[in-house]
Amino acid sequence: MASRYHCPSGLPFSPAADSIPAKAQNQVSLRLKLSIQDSENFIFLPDSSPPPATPSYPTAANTTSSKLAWTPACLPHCLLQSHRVINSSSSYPCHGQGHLPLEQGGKDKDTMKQRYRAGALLGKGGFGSVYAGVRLADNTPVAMKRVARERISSWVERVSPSGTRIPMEIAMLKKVRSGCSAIIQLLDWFELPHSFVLVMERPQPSQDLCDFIRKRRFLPEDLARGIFFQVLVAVRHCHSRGVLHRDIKPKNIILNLATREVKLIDFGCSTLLRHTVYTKFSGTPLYYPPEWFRYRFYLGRPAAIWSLGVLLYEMVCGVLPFRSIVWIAHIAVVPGFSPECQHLIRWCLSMRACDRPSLEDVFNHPWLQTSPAPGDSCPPPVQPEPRAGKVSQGCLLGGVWWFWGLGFLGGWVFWQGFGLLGG
Ligand SMILES: Nc1ncnc2c1ncn2[C@@H]1O[C@H](COP(=O)(O)OP(=O)(O)OP(=O)(O)O)[C@@H](O)[C@H]1O
Repeated sequence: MASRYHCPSGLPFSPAADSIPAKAQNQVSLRLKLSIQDSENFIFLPDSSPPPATPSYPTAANTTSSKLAWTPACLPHCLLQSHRVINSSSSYPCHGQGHLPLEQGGKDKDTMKQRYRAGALLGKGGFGSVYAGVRLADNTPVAMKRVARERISSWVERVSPSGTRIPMEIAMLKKVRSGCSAIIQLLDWFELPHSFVLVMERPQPSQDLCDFIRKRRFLPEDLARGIFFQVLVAVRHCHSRGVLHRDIKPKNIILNLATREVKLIDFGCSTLLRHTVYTKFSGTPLYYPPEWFRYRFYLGRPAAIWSLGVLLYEMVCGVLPFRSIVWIAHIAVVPGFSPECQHLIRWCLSMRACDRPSLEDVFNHPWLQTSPAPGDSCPPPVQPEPRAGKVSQGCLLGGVWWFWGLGFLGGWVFWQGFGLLGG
């Protein structure tokens, strides 16, 4: 079992140990409050004892892999295979485009131009610009990420051949390459005078999870489960290779719209995974755990679980659980939210790092073992209502009311007149 972090028993407030309402009502709210007194007792003790008690649902300690029987419609075949060996192996078969040969990086701009052709801008982030490209040898679609040297804050010394240093992002992508189809593959990289260019596989047709969610407002639980599971597989692979991603969020997850395969991208904030605390911030603040804001340090694994909790919440609710980095967080849950899903989110979003589940606990959580509802399918994107359509509808309705109103008035006048004449 993965190592866990425990705090002294008897500490007050554990969101994970709170009882969960039997069924989500129209609106279920949970107030999480981290008091200063509680958090002063916050220590980390690597331990292999069972996770904190969760009264409603089984934990990793009493859940076995034999229960992992569901087969979500949206999970690719390769991951269904690996799903069955979830507890017996930490590595997953490599599928997808990862078999493309990985070239050695170099300083030659001409070589890059001979091998690849860059096209339209795919996305622009804080660190680089990503272009849709093509590998000229076989027309393979690639993504070319250009990162300016001055934007790179983390480097590693290159052992060979020239002894120069390379960006941490390239080093980490090399560490996680192959062995997991849910992680984007680095195919090639180039060192230019003022920048580095990373050539990665580009799934087609694809969309980042942020846009995917936004277009549908929120995702049904079964669809979210399939995506979340693949992200878990990717994170576990990273950890097994000693890599901490540090920026797990929908924008950094690419979804193949044809196969529903997920790819974890953007290792720009990643670093080596270690058991000791990190004291440097890297990533997106809204996905960072509370211990960072309180103490300015965090542990890699519990911080990853926190960001996974935020991700899951965002998928099923369509909004972030926390509007800003505050100590009192109001988690409002959308209607129809299953108690299992609520429990998993609340467990991952435990304010104290020691209360959060391990990755294995998350894999073994009942919500991830729930079978998809029959006929589950991906909802189509929601088309925003055109303003003109709304106006004309309004006009039409208004016209109908005027028509009836005038008719009624005319009738009344006629009736009155008739009555007067008759009288
Ligand atoms: N391999 C890829 N295939 C398809 N699209 C991609 C790929 N890599 C990146 N993108 C697109 O480009 C966008 C930016 O990429 P990336 O997150 O790697 O850049 P960044 O500068 O590190 O961004 P940030 O500032 O958010 O960390 C992504 O959100 C995604 O839409």
